[in-house]
Amino acid sequence: MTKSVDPHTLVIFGASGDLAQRKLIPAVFDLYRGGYLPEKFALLGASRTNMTDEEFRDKVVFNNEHFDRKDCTDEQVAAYAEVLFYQDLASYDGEKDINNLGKRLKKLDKDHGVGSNYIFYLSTPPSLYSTIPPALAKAGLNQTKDGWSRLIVEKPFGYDLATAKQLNEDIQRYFEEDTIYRIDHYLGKETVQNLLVTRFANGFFEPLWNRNYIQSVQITAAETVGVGTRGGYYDGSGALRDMVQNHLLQVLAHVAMEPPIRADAKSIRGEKLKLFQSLRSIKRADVRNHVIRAQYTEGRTKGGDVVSYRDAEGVPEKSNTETYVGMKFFIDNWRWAGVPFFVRTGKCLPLKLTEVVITFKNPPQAIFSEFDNYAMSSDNRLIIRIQPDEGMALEFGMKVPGEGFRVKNVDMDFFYRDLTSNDVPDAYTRLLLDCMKGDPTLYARGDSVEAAWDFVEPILQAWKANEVPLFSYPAGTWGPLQSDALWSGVGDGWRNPSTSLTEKKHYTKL
Ligand SMILES: NC(=O)C1=CN([C@@H]2O[C@H](COP(=O)(O)OP(=O)(O)OC[C@H]3O[C@@H](n4cnc5c(N)ncnc54)[C@H](OP(=O)(O)O)[C@@H]3O)[C@@H](O)[C@H]2O)C=CC1
Ligand SMILES: O=C1O[C@H](COP(=O)(O)O)[C@@H](O)[C@H](O)[C@H]1O
Repeated sequence: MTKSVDPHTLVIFGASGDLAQRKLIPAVFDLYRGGYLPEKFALLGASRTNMTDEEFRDKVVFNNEHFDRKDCTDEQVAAYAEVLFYQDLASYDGEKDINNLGKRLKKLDKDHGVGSNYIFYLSTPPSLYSTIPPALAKAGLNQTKDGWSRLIVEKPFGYDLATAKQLNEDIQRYFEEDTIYRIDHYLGKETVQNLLVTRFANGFFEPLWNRNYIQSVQITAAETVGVGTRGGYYDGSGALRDMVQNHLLQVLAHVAMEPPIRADAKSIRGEKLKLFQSLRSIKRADVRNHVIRAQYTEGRTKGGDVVSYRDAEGVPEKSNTETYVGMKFFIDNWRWAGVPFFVRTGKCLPLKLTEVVITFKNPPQAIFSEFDNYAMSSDNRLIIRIQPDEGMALEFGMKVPGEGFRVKNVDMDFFYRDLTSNDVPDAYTRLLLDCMKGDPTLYARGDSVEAAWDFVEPILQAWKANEVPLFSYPAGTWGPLQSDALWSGVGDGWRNPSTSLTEKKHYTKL
């Protein structure tokens, strides 16, 4: 049964910024026109830029190029704008400012009957994630007498293990864990959620989903874009922090966790924590053999010519920040003992795609191998395409009609678009709705975030101390050749696919 949404006010700190304009305000509009918002609802933008309510509405609705008006009337857009308000602040944590915000919330209740339930969305620079919650608490807005208060925290959640722990501590002092919503937009992707349905709503995957039948698992998140104008932010982060510690470990958890006893927040998040705790820590001395880091040099991608990372806007000339990570690791539990997991992500690769590839073990005896064109022996794969071209393909060998027993690999595929004619909701739309309903299932829990940081910590330390080389790769290629060597002795290789899920596959065979 789906929960309903109480009347409430959504407060967006940093409302004058890029994220609010590009993602948040349009996502709330999707909820509005989909009929998901309660009748009594207000969105209050808050930031230091001086704006009236009308100016805010002009900026984020009427003059917002990211606002999708497809299939909606001007009346709908205008009616949505009416529930948007704006409060300017001299600072985000000043007592006077937050008290004024509190007064404004009371006035919104008085004028529009929205009650005293609040969602506070931290869409500011991360340096403010620790300072806004105590300011809210001082004004009594973290726990209201006759309502609820929830806090959404944007990424990045910490910079390393120590800062993530500190941030948890800073926030949990003022908000109960079950009211803290750490956003990871990959969890809002339908196809990431579908990993759970694929595994746990079907009987036939589960018996095969373990070390007895699976030879390796690989997860790729490839991007064609470089850092663009985000060099200033990205250079302080790098691919490991930006993509692996959060998004890709969350995808991994959906692929590898044990079946939860129920599809609720406690059960699912509990299993994820266990999975993160089972990741075999990569010792600092082993980092060079398990993790490849690299940076793109100039080249050509789908978007045209690309300057090298070090020449990108906002990037220091001698930057050692990685734009590519490829890694191999193990999960120490009964299900996965001995199965290698491979994860890679990179900017300026040939394609934009995220996918999971499960490679199954060979049959115990290759009785058809004497016939010509016998399929490669490791050709049983399940390819789960997270984006784009969302869907799945199962590869297996079939007999070619005619004499003898010639085996050819074929695909059986499913495309997510065949499931429904409805547009797949944007990740932010789904995640915001869940928070409004008070359901944190698709948000990261504090202990899991720390466990994920714990796993990447030795890698960060080895890199910081320059104990391992930083390789390079030309923009528009599948990353450094050294990354292929991670597969040595495993038998498969990185799948470097074409855009279509079912087009001819490419593996970097060793
Ligand atoms: N943009 C994106 O696509 C994504 C962003 N995020 C995260 O979301 C958060 C917001 O991102 P985004 O909107 O891009 O960021 P912005 O840089 O656009 O900042 C948001 C707002 O914060 C205020 N601000 C900026 N710098 C400072 C400062 N030094 N001190 C105080 N206030 C400041 C500004 O408002 P004002 O000056 O009016 O107060 C600004 O409009 C960030 O933490 C980012 O990491 C996460 C995923 C994607
Ligand atoms: O969080 C981030 O994700 C995007 C990639 O997200 P996707 O939904 O387009 O796959 C990445 O480009 C960005 O660097 C990172 O901060």
